[in-house]
Amino acid sequence: MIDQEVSKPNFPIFSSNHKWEHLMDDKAFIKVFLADVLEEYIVKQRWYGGKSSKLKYIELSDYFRIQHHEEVYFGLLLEVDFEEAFYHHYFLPIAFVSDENFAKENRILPIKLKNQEGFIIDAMHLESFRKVVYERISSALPVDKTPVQYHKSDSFEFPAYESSRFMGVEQSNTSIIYNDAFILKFFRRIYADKNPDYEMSRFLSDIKEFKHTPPYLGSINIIDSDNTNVTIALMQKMVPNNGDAWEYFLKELHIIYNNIDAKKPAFTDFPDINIFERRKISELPAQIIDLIGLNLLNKVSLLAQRTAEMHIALGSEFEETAFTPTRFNNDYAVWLKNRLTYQFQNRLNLTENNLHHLEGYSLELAKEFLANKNIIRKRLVNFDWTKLKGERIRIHGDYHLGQILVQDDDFCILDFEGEPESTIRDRKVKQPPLKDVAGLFRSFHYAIYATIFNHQERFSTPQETLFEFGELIYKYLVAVFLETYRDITQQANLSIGYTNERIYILEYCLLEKAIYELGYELNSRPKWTIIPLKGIANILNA
Ligand SMILES: Nc1ncnc2c1ncn2[C@@H]1O[C@H](COP(=O)(O)OP(=O)(O)O)[C@@H](O)[C@H]1O
Ligand SMILES: O=P(O)(O)O[C@H]1O[C@H](CO)[C@@H](O[C@H]2O[C@H](CO)[C@@H](O)[C@H](O)[C@H]2O)[C@H](O)[C@H]1O
Repeated sequence: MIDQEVSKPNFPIFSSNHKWEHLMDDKAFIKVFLADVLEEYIVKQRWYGGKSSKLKYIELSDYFRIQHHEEVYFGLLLEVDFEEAFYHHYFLPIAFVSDENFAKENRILPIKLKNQEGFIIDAMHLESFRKVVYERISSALPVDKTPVQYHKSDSFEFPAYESSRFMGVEQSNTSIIYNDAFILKFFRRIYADKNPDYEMSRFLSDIKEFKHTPPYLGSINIIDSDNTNVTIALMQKMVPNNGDAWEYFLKELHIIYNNIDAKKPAFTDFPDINIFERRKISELPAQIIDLIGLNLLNKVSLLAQRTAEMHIALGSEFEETAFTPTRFNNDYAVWLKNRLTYQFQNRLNLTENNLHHLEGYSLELAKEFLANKNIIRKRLVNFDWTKLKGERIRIHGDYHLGQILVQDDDFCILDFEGEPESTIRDRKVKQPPLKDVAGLFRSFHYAIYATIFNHQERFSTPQETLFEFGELIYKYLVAVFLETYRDITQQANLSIGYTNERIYILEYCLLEKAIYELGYELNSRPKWTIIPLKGIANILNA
């Protein structure tokens, strides 16, 4: 179960003359708690996003009470400042327990209060806290004007509380499952704004009735001391599923590659296609259908349909300005170029500093990336918006196969929080919907190369041939996706641009995404660095 890495703190018992309800008034406690206790506690948490930086100090930005009769919990909004001159905000709800059986694994601090002794723990580990939160959301009034705003969807009647437990999956926030039917995601890293996951979930499912994302049920937003709306939790229906689309693609691609390796077909027997050409499945050459399989091709087409429907819903708003479509302009171009040149410079530095960790083909590709720096930079800054006629809309922003659940014969799209590295404002900038499409194409490419690199020792086919097949499969998956996606967006009058414009945007966004991924992999999974490096090389050589 998540968070179990956190356990017994090393701190001696802390004494306070205050009762728990008034502990936040004890300045000596706050000082020790922030400086000594939390500095040690927070860095060990799975949800702490500052692991590659140096923590300078923690401040209490704000706190609020969650109270139910005698039970009092505090929701802490913590500001973590780093030596590298930036900060993060985190949400940590705390509870006091006097019975040590309730604080076996997740103690933050042993404490002696005016009237009793016990432990401060992360309140999410306490069922009574989880129950209070459930009851607050399920009985929320339509308009809540208090600083802690609970909200519930009009279209749903909550049953009584029955149970709650941690979801226990690898994730960057903390999700609780209620009654085996609803998921409440507590955002751990929070922002001085509404979280896009909450905004998009409520907009898509409650307002636009888009069926391929989990139904929005409720949320908690805090109005902080600066009068800013800060989202701390989002509740959705738990959707039945057969795992995510990433696992599904890996499984299908492994079957394809096992067949290639066993039958050793001649690569030259397969008709080639240009990247970004569109193809109906019914028009594909028989050899390609045999190679990829009708099942996966149909799945890709359905994924294109759901993606198009999501973009149509996101592009269909004409009142709520956060969602109204807009056009390309100079402000957007300046914003984009600034952001990407900064990110690109960061990737060059990271690559240079990590060259000694790379070897073989990965090292070769990294050197090629560095040697091509002027060409890449030029491509990024040459973004020319003047010829672009399509629309910009709110998009998913971090769209990849891992964000999509497979549901028997359909898909469900999750996690609209946006790209983790971007600021909260940047995540809300309207972008061409093809940026999401490019994100997914990168994911297809990732899945193909993950299959090759993960199994290459067992394949007897030369690596060059595996790559040739990989590129061919990629181009046909892209072709099938684009055919359906273009058809459906066109029928709904969502303007994604004329053919050359679409190709221009896709090429630009693919390069942008692969550069982003290079940094993500160097920081998080260095062994995977070869995949975005190969992606960048192929994009440049296309
Ligand atoms: N509504 C849901 N129904 C079923 N499973 C879900 C739902 N929401 C999330 N999950 C599962 O939890 C995982 C993590 O959820 P996600 O929203 O991506 O969390 P995080 O933002 O913390 O990474 C997902 O990959 C999925 O497997
Ligand atoms: O944690 P998030 O889901 O917000 O996204 C981050 O982690 C992703 C990996 O889990 C990373 O995605 C990259 O790897 C995927 C395979 O694991 C691949 O399907 C994606 O195409 C690729 O971008 C994502 O970039 C990162 O933001």
